Amino acid sequence: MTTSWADSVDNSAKASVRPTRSAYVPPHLRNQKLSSEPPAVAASYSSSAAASDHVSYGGPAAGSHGGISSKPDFGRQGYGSNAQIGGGSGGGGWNARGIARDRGRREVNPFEKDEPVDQSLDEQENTGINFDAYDDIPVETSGDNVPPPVNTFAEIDLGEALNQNLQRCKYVKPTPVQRYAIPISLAGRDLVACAQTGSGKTAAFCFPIISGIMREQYAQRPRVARTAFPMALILAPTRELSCQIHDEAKKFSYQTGVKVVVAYGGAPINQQLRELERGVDILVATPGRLVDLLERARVSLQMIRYLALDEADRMLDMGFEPQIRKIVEQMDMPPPGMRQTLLFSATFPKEIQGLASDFLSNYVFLAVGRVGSSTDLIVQRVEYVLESDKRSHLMDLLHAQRENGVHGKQSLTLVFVETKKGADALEHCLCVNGFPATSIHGDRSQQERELALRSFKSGNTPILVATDVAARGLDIPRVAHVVNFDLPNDIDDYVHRIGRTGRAGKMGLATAFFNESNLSMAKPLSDLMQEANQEVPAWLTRYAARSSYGGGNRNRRSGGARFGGRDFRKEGSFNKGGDYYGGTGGYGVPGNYGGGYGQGVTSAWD
Ligand SMILES: Nc1ncnc2c1ncn2[C@@H]1O[C@H](COP(=O)(O)OP(=O)(O)OP(=O)(O)O)[C@@H](O)[C@H]1O
Repeated sequence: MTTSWADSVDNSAKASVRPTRSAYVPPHLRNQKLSSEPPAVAASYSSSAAASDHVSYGGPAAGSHGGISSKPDFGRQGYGSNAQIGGGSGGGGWNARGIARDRGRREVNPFEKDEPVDQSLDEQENTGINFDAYDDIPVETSGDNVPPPVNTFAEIDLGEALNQNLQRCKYVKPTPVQRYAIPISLAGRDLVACAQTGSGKTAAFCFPIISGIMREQYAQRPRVARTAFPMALILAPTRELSCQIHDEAKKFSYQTGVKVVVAYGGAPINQQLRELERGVDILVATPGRLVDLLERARVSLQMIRYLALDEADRMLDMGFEPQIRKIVEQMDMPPPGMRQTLLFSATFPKEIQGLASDFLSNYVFLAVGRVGSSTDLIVQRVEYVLESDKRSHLMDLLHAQRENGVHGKQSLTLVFVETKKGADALEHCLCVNGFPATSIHGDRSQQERELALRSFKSGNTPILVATDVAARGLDIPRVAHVVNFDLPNDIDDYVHRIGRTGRAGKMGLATAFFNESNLSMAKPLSDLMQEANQEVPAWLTRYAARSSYGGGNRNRRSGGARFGGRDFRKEGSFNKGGDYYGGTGGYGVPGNYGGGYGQGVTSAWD
């Protein structure tokens, strides 16, 4: 029988009143109960009183947990070799068709490469998908002559090879975004698609691209020494997300002859160059590294037929707009109308609409679910926790998770913090207290980041402390609990963070720690929770009411009107070429939008 980390924490606590390895004492041994009651003071609307009246939630102050023993190196041991570093694991197998070919290399079966997981978990995985959960989701499409949706994959002419890969992926039924987006894209239309986290957007843009390239494989590509001419470009904001899309795309394109290569910063460029030289049809890249490759003339965008921007709003948030505009508008990429452009995200702030109108032509707008909303599959909890109590409260939660049997022993917990230093400190604190944790943030080397992620995914280190670098797009099937140890300053970031759980029709849990430093989030958080049919604590509603009276809320959604759920082209207020990046407009968009990082947000992810 396997013993989980939670067991070992519990056993060590039971075995000795003074734990030797761990300083963490579970609540039942401290004679204290785990509580998520609101602070009495919240009702009084007094922030100073809040600090003084508040009872400590979950035991001793954070300081009592620190600096006890040397830190066990849970997440940092070598975890196998890292095939992804430097741009792909040599999928090869490019067959004799087309121009870009990978001479003499046998295609590795990407389905064999999946992370090794406990057998019981694997079974859980295969039976846990519940796409019926999405059946009654509202869908809006707009644009000229929108192609109709399909109900089954069989209705789509993807061809034998792609159908086989669907089966290998165990995709039986298309998700709502796939039902709509795949026929629209296969019809050659540009598309702006918004759909909730974890609802299958990656396949929704990959399948039409792969299928289109398969149809065009005989297209002649220029022969310029050492320059690669991909037919499709997929841009993503973070290195990890690029790698993940690359892995997915390789599965979808297995034995189709379509070659996928990834290029991202932080990894040696030489290996990526070698991959590119072997031929590429679909290039998945982060903007910074791609600009580098373009400037070295090692990639040309002249043959691009498909451009997909995943999490485009995040790329703008991260200050990538100049690079993206350079890539799309100032190099040799064919203009809108001569290529097909697909823009996907779960949130769709107004500023992204500027990109949409510049990059896309006569596009279809698709919204699956309320744009920017969280999925009902995630149970959201918000707890009032003083800054000084956060660590002990977190450890209580982690401990209680196993006690209550909520998510099974090997489920994974992702803990979001605001800063890189904060991530290191929390990881250390958890480790010295016997909770196997690792961390991922912008100050760790790319190799460390990937090792941490692999260790987390495999369940070796079931707790990952992360900055927003892990907030977008990452698909880690067994994340059962997302903890917002530090709440973000923007509600869209919150939506993406909690979206790391409750994916592919499965249920998830998200807990947020809220205190006086998060006042600007009170209203958007309470609105979002209400919208997702979650129980909003009365104290949060009171904070929300207070913050809406001059609370200085700079959230994108402040100002009442929801931007979501409709095509902005229908709005008279939108003025192409006008000042849509600046000012607050009707949507409360911060005036300094379009570059730079928010306070405490990590950078240099490409
Ligand atoms: N038709 C399908 N049937 C079964 N599983 C699917 C299907 N489509 C996608 N999935 C699985 O659902 C999970 C989530 O998909 P994906 O990562 O594409 O979501 P997403 O919408 O891009 O999420 P995010 O907004 O967080 O980036 C993945 O594990 C994927 O393999």
